Amino acid sequence: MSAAIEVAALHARFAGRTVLDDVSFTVPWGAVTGFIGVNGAGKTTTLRRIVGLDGRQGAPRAGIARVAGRAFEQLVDPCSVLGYCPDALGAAPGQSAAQHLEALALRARLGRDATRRALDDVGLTGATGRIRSFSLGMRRRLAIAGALLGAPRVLVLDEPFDGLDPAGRRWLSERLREHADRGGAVLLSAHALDEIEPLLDRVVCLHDGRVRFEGDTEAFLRSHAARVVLVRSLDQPRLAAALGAHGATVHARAGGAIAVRGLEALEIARVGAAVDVLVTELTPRRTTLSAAFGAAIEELR
Ligand SMILES: Nc1ncnc2c1ncn2[C@@H]1O[C@H](COP(=O)(O)OP(=O)(O)OP(=O)(O)O)[C@@H](O)[C@H]1O
Repeated sequence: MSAAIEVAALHARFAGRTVLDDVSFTVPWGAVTGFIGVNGAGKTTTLRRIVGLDGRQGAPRAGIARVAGRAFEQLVDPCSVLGYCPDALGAAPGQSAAQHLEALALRARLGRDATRRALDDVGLTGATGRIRSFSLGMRRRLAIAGALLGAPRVLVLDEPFDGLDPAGRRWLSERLREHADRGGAVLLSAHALDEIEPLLDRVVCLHDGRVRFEGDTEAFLRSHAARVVLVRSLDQPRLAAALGAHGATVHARAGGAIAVRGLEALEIARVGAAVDVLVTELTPRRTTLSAAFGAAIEELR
């Protein structure tokens, strides 16, 4: 079976500047894949290519993007295969949520049931006002409803957590987890990395229009983690100076602890013993996705 999404050798240029440079990756079934990168890395440009939107006129295009083995234009019933949540809603402000979704459903030859289900799914059944009066979170829910309309197997979501309140974020995480656990595929871009880390099975990291990492989230954390150990001792200044002389980076933390980067816990204990300082606490801190991402970007600079 082909992968849920295959992207191969995508290139894009805007105004003489390369925005995507040989972008290739795959998104498997049954998993949530995070598409991460700094502002302007090229995430939206890539996602739009996957979903067959090349609205940004004049951009020379090259490469292949396939969903469930086919280019978007060749999908027989695209809405049942692929759902897309854009970063901005792009709805007529005078319409209601139901009218907006009905127009999408009509284009996709879906019945009114699909609209009702999608509104219910995202918790907007009671939202009868016009879209212009919607909060940011309601707009985001409506954009997500558009992606869910045809009950597709592949979801491509551009910053879907943006604007959602904590309950909405929890709901979306659970909804996406269920989708992947039922065998579907999710590709989503996001910036609040630590919040979504538990949801992400895989990570594709894009920087300056190039894929710099593709693989399991755990592997990303391992390979880009600058490990930190929280340390207490009976003589912190003396220990800090000795650790510094052994190449570690040391930062003072609230409560008298020091955060040490660049040495393992055992090495720190040995340095302490060598300078006659009794180390009383060594707590390795688990690396967060945002810290690993920061380290990955730092390495690329
Ligand atoms: N229509 C356009 N004309 C000119 N440049 C564009 C156009 N669309 C995108 N770009 C440029 O392409 C680069 C990548 O943009 P893109 O929106 O894909 O990044 P992104 O990773 O999604 O960023 P963000 O996290 O801020 O949403 C940016 O430098 C952007 O300015």
